[in-house]
Amino acid sequence: MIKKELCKIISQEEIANDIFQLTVSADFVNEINAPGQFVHIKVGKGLDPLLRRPISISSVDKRNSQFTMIYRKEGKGTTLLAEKGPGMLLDILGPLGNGFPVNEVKPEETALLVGGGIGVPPLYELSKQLTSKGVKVIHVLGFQTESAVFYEKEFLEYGNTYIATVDGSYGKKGFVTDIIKELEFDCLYTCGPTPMLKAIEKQYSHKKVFLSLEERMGCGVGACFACVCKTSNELEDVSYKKVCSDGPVFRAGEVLI
Ligand SMILES: Cc1cc2nc3c(=O)[nH]c(=O)nc-3n(C[C@H](O)[C@H](O)[C@H](O)COP(=O)(O)OP(=O)(O)OC[C@H]3O[C@@H](n4cnc5c(N)ncnc54)[C@H](O)[C@@H]3O)c2cc1C
Ligand code: FES
Repeated sequence: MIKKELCKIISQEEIANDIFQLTVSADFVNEINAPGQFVHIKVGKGLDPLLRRPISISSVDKRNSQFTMIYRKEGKGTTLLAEKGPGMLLDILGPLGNGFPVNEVKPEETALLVGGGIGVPPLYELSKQLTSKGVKVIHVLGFQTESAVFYEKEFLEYGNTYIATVDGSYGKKGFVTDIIKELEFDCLYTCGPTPMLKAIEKQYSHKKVFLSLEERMGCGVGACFACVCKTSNELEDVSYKKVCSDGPVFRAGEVLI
């Protein structure tokens, strides 16, 4: 069930250039049922900014009723969020959306997890859950440059981890798509910029692929239609899915990206 809660900030730390790791305590952690779900955060006090900001859940600690998010300080909302510190309260709506289906891959099979930039965080909880089921996991993570790289050590704990940077300052120079060409897998899960998702969808139309989409959001709960995208099997009638409540994770080919 979706809840709105005032969550206490446990810690907030800058883990790479303009990349923040934020841990909060929340009663609704028990409602989180899949990696890749997200929350909607009210970052300001009054009506400015009016809209909540969607941020993915990157790891869950049910025993201590806490969860962690990782976000990039970008515009007004995330800049306000980065100013908050331990002990402060954050108005959070969650958990939202449908996450990655972990049962699509069997124990002993191989899952390839491909993340780009700020699409990397939800793959961390996914990797933890897949490896605990006995699935072999390979990570391919892409960033702009060395100062933006985060969580390499954390992902390495769960499986092979390849890093690509666009400028070649760390790992392999280029895009994640250059690395994944050489890898074998049974199921691919990905989250990141739309051009990356499109390239992966095209490259692996014959494989089992799940994509997490980002769309601008209003309500986050399926009521305002701000986040709709077209389904790909339209005949004469146009049909739509809502990224916030039908997604953000879709099977490749289910919606037009
Ligand atoms: C399901 C989902 C999960 C996300 N998870 C993460 C995450 O884990 N870490 C992270 O850093 N970012 C994540 N994002 C993107 C994040 O929501 C935006 O970067 C953030 O809202 C920007 O807010 P801002 O005020 O700093 O920027 P501004 O550009 O000032 O925001 C202005 C408005 O645009 C909207 N907006 C801007 N960029 C985006 C975007 N890419 N997607 C959706 N709305 C946008 C904001 O919500 C706001 O309403 C996620 C987005 C979605 C939809
Ligand atoms: S954000 Fe309102 S319907 Fe998706």
